[in-house]
Amino acid sequence: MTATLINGNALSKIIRADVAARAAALAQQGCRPGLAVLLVGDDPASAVYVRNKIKACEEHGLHSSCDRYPADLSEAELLARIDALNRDPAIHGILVQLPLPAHINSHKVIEAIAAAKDVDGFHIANAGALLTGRPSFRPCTPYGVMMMLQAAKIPLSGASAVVIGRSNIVGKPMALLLLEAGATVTICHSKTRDLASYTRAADIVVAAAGQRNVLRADMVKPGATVIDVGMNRDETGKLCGDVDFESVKEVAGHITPVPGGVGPMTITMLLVNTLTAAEQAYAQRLPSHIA
Ligand SMILES: Nc1nc(=O)c2c([nH]1)NC[C@@H]1CN(c3ccc(C(=O)N[C@@H](CCC(=O)O)C(=O)O)cc3)C=[N+]21
Repeated sequence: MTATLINGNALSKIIRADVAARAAALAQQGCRPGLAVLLVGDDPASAVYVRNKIKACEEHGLHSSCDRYPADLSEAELLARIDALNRDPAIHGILVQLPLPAHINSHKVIEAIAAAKDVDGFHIANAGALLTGRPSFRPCTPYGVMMMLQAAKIPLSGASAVVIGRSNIVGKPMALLLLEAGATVTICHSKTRDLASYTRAADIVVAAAGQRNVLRADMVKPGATVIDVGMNRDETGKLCGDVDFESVKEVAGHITPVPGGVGPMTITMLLVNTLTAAEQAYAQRLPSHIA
């Protein structure tokens, strides 16, 4: 058996065309959607992701700004910049690229972002809204995964889903979104005993452990849907996910590739969230739009 590929680039193209149309309609009314990205330090992977985000904004009619700061930027300086962006009427979304250097408290930084501009969906107010079933901004990676499952027409209600990974950014919100869709969800992680006993019983496995080959063919139920959130490098420096793609694709019913799977969808949903933030700001005629 060979799995059907769920292509994140192709799905992104469709959703991004809609984003561009919405951005153009809003711009026509005098409101250009704007995203501010803050990058601290010189992690090369972060630089690539940030560049991709800025490029995607430019290509779809969103205004963007990118501040790059040295790794020794103080927490106070970062908080001051966020405060200014919170009050900047041209900015509807604020993204602080993670991870931050160790001397900066990332929780404090995320909580400093105005919830209405938290297009990452990481702020406690947005995380709490998701937990209590009134989601506002959904975290971009799990949101993108949900769009891929929907596009591939994977039944979720009553399905058994396993999420590998318990991060605030992916694992936990992923589990909540699957739960919201009616799946029976199990969260596995680095302390889980006998991971395979969970994954083998699952209709859907989302691998977000940040570890290569965390999911191998003998751990997958034939016909299951396998979503790979991983972004790792192999011995030769080639980008690869958390899933042993070559073997798992012979067992799974659907599978996402790396690259070209969840990564581009993450950026797509960031554009969607930024558009939504701008539309909501415009609808509420915040002071910036009254003029
Ligand atoms: N505040 C914050 N928000 C994030 O959304 C966020 C973050 N911090 N920190 C890091 C992770 C990672 N992330 C990715 C986005 C796009 C690709 C992406 O475009 N991947 C391409 C390949 C990129 C390449 O060639 O390296 C692909 O999978 O096809 C990957 C990873 C967003 N993150």
